Amino acid sequence: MATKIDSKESAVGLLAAYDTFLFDCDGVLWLGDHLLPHVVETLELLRSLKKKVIFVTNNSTKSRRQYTAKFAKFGLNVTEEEIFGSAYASAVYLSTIVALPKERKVWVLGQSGIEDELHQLGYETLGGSDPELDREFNSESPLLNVDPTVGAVVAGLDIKVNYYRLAATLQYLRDPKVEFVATNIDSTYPQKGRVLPGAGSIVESAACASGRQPVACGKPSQGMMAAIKAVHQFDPSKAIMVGDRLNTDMKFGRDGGLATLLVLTGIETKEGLDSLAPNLKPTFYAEKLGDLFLHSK
Ligand SMILES: O=C(O)[C@H](O)[C@H](O)COP(=O)(O)O
Ligand SMILES: [Mg+2]
Repeated sequence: MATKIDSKESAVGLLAAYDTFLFDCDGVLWLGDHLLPHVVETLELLRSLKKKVIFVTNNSTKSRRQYTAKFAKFGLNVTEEEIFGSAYASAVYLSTIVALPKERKVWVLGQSGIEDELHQLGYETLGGSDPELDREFNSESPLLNVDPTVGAVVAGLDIKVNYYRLAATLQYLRDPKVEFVATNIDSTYPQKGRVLPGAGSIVESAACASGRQPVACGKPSQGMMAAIKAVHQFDPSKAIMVGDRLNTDMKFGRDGGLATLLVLTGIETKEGLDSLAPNLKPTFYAEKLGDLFLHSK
């Protein structure tokens, strides 16, 4: 049974049991540009208790560098080393696991976060935020001609997704020698008062058209966990993953041997939590992250 964080005893007990806190972002810290209640106080409390805090987001629209600016806008002092995004994980996967030579270009179906992380690792990108792809579709356009130096496709969340972007992505994926990488698999993501199509919904379109399945680099991939552990040493038995989604955040924490805290400010509901098999239940749950601060006083 998941323990609810709704009393001083439960909040103080959780704070005492873990020294490393991994946080999902969308649906836990914020909903788009809306910071969730008491997030600042909760993070300040953890810092004052000398806990290690790490932010692990599947949202690939921003690079780690761009996320530091978003955190700062909310008054949160977070360093690039504390942030792990799926755009970063995808760029690291191409560079270290695939060992894609830096002379090969990468076609991006996604936003500037992916482009920025790839550029920082020395890759030239095509597609992505190129405004030429916002034009009215024309099947005879040279925009659909493939550049033979492209060695990989990286697909993620793209709020400007359109037929041109999907059609051009397909031209690259028709070549089986071109790697197919997805930043993450989230079917949806939460915004204030709405649930919107996530990266997984866009990736699935490219997968369906090409008949190929990508390697997905964000949560729950343990490749993402390895990337975090390469920078931050921590004992998994004293670490907890906080998230709003079961098949990404909670699975990521569970598979990594961490405790898990599900918050109900994003994708999952109490009804969904109640219907889970015992082995899939999180260790803890809370109405919101801020309850950890509110009940610890
Ligand atoms: O890519 C997506 O579908 C969304 O950005 C998703 O919300 C991931 O963000 P996270 O909850 O991991 O911060
Ligand atoms: Mg989330």
